[in-house]
Amino acid sequence: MRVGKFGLVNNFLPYYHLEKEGRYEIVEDSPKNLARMLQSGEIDYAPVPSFFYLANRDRLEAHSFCVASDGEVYSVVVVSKRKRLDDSPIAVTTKSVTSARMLEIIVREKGMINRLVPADGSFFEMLESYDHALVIGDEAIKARMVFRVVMDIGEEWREITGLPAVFGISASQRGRGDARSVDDDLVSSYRKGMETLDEVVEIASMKFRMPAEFLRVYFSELVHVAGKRELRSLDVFEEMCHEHGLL
Ligand SMILES: C=C(O[C@@H]1C=C(C(=O)O)C=C[C@H]1O)C(=O)O
Repeated sequence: MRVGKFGLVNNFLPYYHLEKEGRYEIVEDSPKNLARMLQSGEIDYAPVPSFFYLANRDRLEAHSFCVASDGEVYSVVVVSKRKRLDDSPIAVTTKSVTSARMLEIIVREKGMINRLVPADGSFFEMLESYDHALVIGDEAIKARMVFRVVMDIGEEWREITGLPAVFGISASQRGRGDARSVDDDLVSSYRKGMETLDEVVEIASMKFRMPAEFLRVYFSELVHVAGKRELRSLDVFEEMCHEHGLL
């Protein structure tokens, strides 16, 4: 079994014990690349961007492991050179599949008039050409330490839907029964990670060069097991994507 893992700090805690146990071959890559590898069959199970799952629902089976937040997520944010978000365009990282669509929905639902412009490059490069930028993952955590956070997509999503934002959901190709046991093992590994939070935070802080105090809050608040509200949120996201012509 080849198991995908986001090469982001948000997957560090849940995979920490699973990797130590060494029962699976772990393939680390970006959310976008994992989606491609899952589709081609190079890997058997992986978290993928939720939008990718929704767009391929007929071929994919979702599992419990997810990357979600019920309120602030800290790592999917619009950062700004300005004091506050004004009407000027927002650069949107091309690394995002899901939150780029969520932002589009949020902007329209709130009646904002900002243009959303896809942009490559680091947050520094994005903010050279634009006042505001949507960034995700480790890049967002680094960016929020330098620039002002003017929107947290987890928080905005809950404001609009009353539900948690599900950014990534684990999936396998339909009919792969053995993927379920990987999912069970990963969820157990996540729970064990939370029981050994001090150790995991210390190692992650050195590896990713991020403050331990931040990681403690970040790891504790991320939601990694999809329950009823997370599944409902995926359905709502799908409905809203249809409503806004994104799916
Ligand atoms: C929580 C995050 O959400 C990520 C956002 C994604 C997207 O916008 O496509 C995909 C995977 C998630 O890991 C993060 O990047 O930190």
